[in-house]
Amino acid sequence: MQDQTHLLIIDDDAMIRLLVVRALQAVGLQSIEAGSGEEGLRMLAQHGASAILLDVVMPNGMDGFDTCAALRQLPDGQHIPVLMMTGLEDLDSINRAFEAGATDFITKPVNIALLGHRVRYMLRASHTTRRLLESEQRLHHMAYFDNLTNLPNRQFFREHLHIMIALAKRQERKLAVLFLDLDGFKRINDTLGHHVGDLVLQETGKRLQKSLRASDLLMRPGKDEISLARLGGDEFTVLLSTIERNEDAATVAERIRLNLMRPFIFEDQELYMATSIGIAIFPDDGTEEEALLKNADLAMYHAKRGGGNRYQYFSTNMTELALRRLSLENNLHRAIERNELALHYQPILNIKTGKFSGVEALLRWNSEELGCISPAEFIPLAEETGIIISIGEWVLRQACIQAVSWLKQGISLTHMAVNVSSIQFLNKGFSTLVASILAETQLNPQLLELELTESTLIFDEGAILIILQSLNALGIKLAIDDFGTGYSSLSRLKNFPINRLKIDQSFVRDIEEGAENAAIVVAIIAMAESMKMNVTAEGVETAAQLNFLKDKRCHEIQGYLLSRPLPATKAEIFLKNQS
Ligand SMILES: Nc1nc2c(ncn2[C@@H]2O[C@H](COP(=O)(O)O[C@H]3[C@@H](O)[C@H](n4cnc5c(=O)[nH]c(N)nc54)O[C@@H]3COP(=O)(O)O)[C@@H](O)[C@H]2O)c(=O)[nH]1
Repeated sequence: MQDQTHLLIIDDDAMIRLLVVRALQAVGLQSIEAGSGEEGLRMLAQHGASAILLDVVMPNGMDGFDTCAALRQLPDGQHIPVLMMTGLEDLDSINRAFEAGATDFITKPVNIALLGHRVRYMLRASHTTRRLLESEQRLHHMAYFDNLTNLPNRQFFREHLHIMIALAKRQERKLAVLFLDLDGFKRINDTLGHHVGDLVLQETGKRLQKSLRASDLLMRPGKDEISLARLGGDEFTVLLSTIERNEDAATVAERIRLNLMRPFIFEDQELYMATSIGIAIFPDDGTEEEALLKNADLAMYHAKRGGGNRYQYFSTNMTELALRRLSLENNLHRAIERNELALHYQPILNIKTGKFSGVEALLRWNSEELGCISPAEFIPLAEETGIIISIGEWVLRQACIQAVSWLKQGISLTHMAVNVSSIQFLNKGFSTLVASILAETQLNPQLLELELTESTLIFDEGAILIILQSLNALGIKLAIDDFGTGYSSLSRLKNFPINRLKIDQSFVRDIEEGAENAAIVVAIIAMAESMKMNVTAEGVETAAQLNFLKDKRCHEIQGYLLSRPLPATKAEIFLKNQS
């Protein structure tokens, strides 16, 4: 139905219609006419109307009350002003007119001279009301919907969850909250820009809607049973309000996970996404919306820490782990200023020369409050919180200072290897920072080797190559750490200025056990040779492993068999003694 400027007059008396048409014309208003309620409804559907003048008593068919009630049911019929013309002056008829949805009424015989002005006034009032209504709807949309995806927002979700929990309590039913977070989304934003990030979020919203439509099969159908929201950033939530069993939530989570794994194609670029999903169930994991959301979020965090691209149910021990994490985070922020960080150095043996000429710097944290914390625990936390940027800078500076000090003491060092987190590597200005630390410490760049993990290199090839080339231009060396555990393709590696592959200790550990791991190690050594790269085996713990690696002409060896990572003073003695 279109919103028209003309009025619709519905009256079975042709003479009255004529009089009304004239009266309206006199004040500049056009109108169309219908002789019955039924005809009026048809004309309204066809031509629309800005207002309706409706007779009440029409004996041959629908009367004015029924017509008014029927037009209020039409899609756009709710807001059209309806002026009822009635000869019935009793209170009951007036009440019935308003109950049927009339805006105003006048009694017959109609005062023709005043009618035009009355209608004009009604139109003005209705226009004002409509504009108020529209701006109220706009405000409501802004307050409850997300602009980018047009999905309900956090506020909407929380209020809806509150209502659905109350309902579930009354009906003694279960419900599930799924908390989703895209894996590696920040990297997409950082490397491909916010425009691509926005497209990913919009497409994610659409795929989630599709995944949930498909899961109607699982639910008893009904409009309130599944709802979806974008909480902000790359976080989405799903509410399944009628699950029968806890496992039903996993079925939906798995469907979502698979759907989001299909490639995203934007502007000729193929992107692969993954998502981590946390699940909290009412009433088992919380009986209030805050608790359910928090616990689903915690479960999501665990799914992410477990490697991502998976779903995870909430369990109570997660709360203790979250408290530990909070305490670690608070302490980690002040670890540098409190002087709690130190570097240990693990000597690396060059098989050809038989000398320990390289070392790998490994970070240690001895917290005054929490004791010694393993880097395997605090490095991921430092990465998530961004603290790794300042810690990484500290590590790099300390390692360079130490290398210069040892060189001055006559220790022949071929390389000082330093681990670089992907967050640090992708942080703007990383190569400038490296250059300034080299200048400040006066370390020969050829002696610095940065160790990057394969996962750092899987993102936008162009952007990664630019950073690698600028580091390479400084004269420093680049190594791939934990090689064999990631997904970097050989064709990619060929394009990167990489000097060394470090075989992950998991392959070395199992050399003796399985022919498969031995074959992988041999293949990596051969590959490194053909690509003119050095190769170091990590985690060597037994003489058999050492002999195998020597036999296969691995260039360098590192592991507990030769030396554990040592504090600087001990590493110094170790290196001096063998020189
Ligand atoms: N971004 C940064 N990451 C860092 C830094 N310092 C350490 N790390 C990373 O933390 C992870 C754990 O490190 P750590 O506990 O120090 O373990 C290293 C070695 O101590 C250990 N290792 C060495 N030899 C052996 C062995 O024979 N057996 C055995 N079981 N373990 C051994 O392996 C770890 C070697 O790490 P890497 O060579 O880097 O893979 C680890 O991922 C570190 O990278 C830092 O300053 N920045």
